[in-house]
Amino acid sequence: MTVALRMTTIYYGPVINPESLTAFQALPWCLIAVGPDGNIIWLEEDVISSELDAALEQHDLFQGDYILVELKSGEFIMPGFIDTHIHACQIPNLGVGGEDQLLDWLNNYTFPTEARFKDTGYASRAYPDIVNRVINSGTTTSCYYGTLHLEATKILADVIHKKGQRAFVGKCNMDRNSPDYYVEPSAEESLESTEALIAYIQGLPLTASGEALVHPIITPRFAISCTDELLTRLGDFAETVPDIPIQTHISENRKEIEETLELFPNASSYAEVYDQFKLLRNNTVLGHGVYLTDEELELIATRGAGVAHCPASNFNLSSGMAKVGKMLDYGVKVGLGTDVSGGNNPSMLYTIQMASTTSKMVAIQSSGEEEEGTFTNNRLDTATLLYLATLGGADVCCLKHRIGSFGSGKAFDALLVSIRDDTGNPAVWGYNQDRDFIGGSDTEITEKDLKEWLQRFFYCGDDRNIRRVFVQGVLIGGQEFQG
Ligand SMILES: Nc1nc2[nH]cnc2c(=O)[nH]1
Ligand SMILES: [Zn+2]
Repeated sequence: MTVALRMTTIYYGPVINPESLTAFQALPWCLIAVGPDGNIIWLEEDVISSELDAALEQHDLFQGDYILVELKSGEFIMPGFIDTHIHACQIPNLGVGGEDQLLDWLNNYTFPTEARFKDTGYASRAYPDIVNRVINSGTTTSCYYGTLHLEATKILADVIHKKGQRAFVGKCNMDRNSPDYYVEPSAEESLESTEALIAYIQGLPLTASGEALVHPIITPRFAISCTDELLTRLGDFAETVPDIPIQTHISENRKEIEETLELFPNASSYAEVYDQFKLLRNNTVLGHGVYLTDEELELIATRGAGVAHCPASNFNLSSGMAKVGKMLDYGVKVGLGTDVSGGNNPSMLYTIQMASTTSKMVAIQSSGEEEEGTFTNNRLDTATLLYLATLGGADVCCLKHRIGSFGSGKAFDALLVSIRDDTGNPAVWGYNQDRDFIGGSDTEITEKDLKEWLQRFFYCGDDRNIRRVFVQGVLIGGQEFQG
């Protein structure tokens, strides 16, 4: 249940604010004012506690006008994670089947799991737990794939809407190369149910902020599972709704690429298949891109499409290691995706760790080779990983103006993170005699301390450290949420 906000809320304490691929702000004494509509009214970067009241009064805020949330030592606020690629319907299969590669894994494990959602009772039972799990991992915005079923995907949209998460929700379009028990009867019906889902999602009530948080997304599963007729219909339809994004998979696995190019002999590359059907554009989210060629990267950058980098899945299904640095140097928008259950964990923190590992492997393998750009063949540092998990994802979703960082007018989609002892997963490096958490020094938190807190959270944190999850200013999850 979401609760309507009535007052301005002031958050006071350490804040991490992403800025670019190479920089973020670590603000030890930050004030963020969040209005009743869940949007940030203003942000003050450097207010020591003795100046707190004066700073609020300068904004015409006097006691009684606002709720003050003061962070404890060891806590900080950062933007919520944006998962640009997740299959909600695959969470029941988490951890299973990782010995297979993509095409076998789909047939042996994934299609049977997804087929169960034909039963709307099953969907109604499964989706609330699934969405809770995602939210409690700190994901404030998800690009969700549902199954091919219209009714089950409506239920998914309902659940997300009720829980107050921000999301894009699509039903898979797939009318060939799938088992008899899990395939759409025709291209025509596939498009019809897509249009019905879009109408349904667009008809959901607006939130207290007057804004829609759940959006539709056109979801051709991947080229192999769509006939030319279906891709033609989807491309023609997409042209009539330019603001509705598109998501699909691309160049994930060698066998998949081979099969795709056989099925579409008129295209010179995988990316060109989507381009030929008018499905490659500025709001297209392409999952994986492990084997994209230079020409494809150029095409994708020219179209303004984004890539969802799914490192955990790329390891788990032995797909390969995506060259994220190279994508960035080509000017391609990149975000991170868990790709559950190709990925074996719905946590974006885990995905950050896998993205770091992937980039280190790429750097190790290419050591000695000439560097071609800022990021190519280099490991991704904390600033870049933070960007990919937040602002980069927002860019891929075309929501950079609303989410991914903090600033006046943007939505307060945020995490309250704690690395304190009492989380059960502390980052302990010192206690005073009362066993209070101390970071750096007893009294002062420095920018350097805060950067280290973020690193501790990123590289050894988990859900236990995610205490509160806010979307559009509303508390919707985290360890301290009693929903
Ligand atoms: N990882 C992954 N790749 C796909 N390609 C087509 N469908 C899927 C899927 O469900 N997961
Ligand atoms: Zn996927």
